Amino acid sequence: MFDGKTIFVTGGTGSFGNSFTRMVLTDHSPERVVVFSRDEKKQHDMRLALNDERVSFVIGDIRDRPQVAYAMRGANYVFHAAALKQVPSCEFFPFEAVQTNIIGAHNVLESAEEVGVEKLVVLSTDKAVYPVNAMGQTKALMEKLMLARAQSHQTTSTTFCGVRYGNVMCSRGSVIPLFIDQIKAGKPLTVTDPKMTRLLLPLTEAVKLVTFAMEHGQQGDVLVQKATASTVEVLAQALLNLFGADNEVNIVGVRAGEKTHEVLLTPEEMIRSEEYDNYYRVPCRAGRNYEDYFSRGDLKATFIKDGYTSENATRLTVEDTEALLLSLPEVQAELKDWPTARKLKRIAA
Ligand SMILES: O=c1ccn([C@@H]2O[C@H](COP(=O)(O)OP(=O)(O)O[C@H]3O[C@H](CO)[C@H](O)[C@H](O)[C@H]3O)[C@@H](O)[C@H]2O)c(=O)[nH]1
Repeated sequence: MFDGKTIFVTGGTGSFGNSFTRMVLTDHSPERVVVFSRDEKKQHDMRLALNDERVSFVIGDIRDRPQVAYAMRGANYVFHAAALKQVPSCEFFPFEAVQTNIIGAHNVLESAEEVGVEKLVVLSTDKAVYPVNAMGQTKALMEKLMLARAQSHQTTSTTFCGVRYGNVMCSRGSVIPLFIDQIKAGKPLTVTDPKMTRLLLPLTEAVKLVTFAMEHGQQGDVLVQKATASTVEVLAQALLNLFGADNEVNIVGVRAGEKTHEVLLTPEEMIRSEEYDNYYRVPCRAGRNYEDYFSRGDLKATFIKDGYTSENATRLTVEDTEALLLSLPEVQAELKDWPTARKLKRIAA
């Protein structure tokens, strides 16, 4: 579906944008990929690394509505990945999160409609479900903006949909690179709560989910990929095993703004969802029906108690987690010259 098309990616220099752009250029023949982001250094580095004339780099901030609309002219498909996504910075500067994650998203959605984009996918997170921090709360409102626009589809020719996913493994500043640094420095591993769970997704799987949403998502859909979960204890043990290390483990306790388990779908969303092999599709409520909010209910919703969470998703054992970690190029690179690396030899063999 991307052949001959112009694709516009907000936050295009981030981990998702980078990986997605590479995939599109390798597996498809787009007319143009527009990478829209704020940081000229990251754009410079990405331009040199890709060295591909089909990619255009546009400096801009999604808070700047005229610049977004200007840059988006001619785009067929939009992927909205730009966001403030660090929990602490959003807690300390919540209005910055409002401006980027809510007002910025509004600018992107409105511009897409205005310039006649065919389809737009917004990227959300499990932290937007029952959100406890400003990052999740602003992402939840971003989802609502997408849904409200989709519900007014009598007046729009653009299809709006979204995805939610859990923790992207090895993303910048996340726990896997942190534990690896601690192992390599011979320091204790700082485990928050050993029983805390997270849904772990390799970046390649996140790219697949977003691509699937662009291909199959219907007006107002939220698409969620089935994922496996691990406790922090299991993750730490798997990394220690892979590195053949015996660092101490310090339990430091739950950090501010975090939950013990994450929720990808609420029970109420589960009851309305359609299940596929690898995905759940949550369709949006058609139109603006006040009855759905005042007088018309869904009896089935009374019978379902559980959503889809990192607590009840398929749980990885230490061995499963080792295998998943070993599939990641970032982990392979870290293990390559590590003297006591245990399992890499098995891979090489
Ligand atoms: O030193 C640490 C750091 C983290 N963890 C645990 O490891 C899991 C994953 O932690 P990450 O920091 O990798 O991921 P989070 O789920 O906390 O959220 C991360 O991903 C988010 C995007 O979804 C935001 O970017 C956020 O700022 C970022 O911390 C959590 O259970 C956390 O408690 C530890 O045990 N020890």
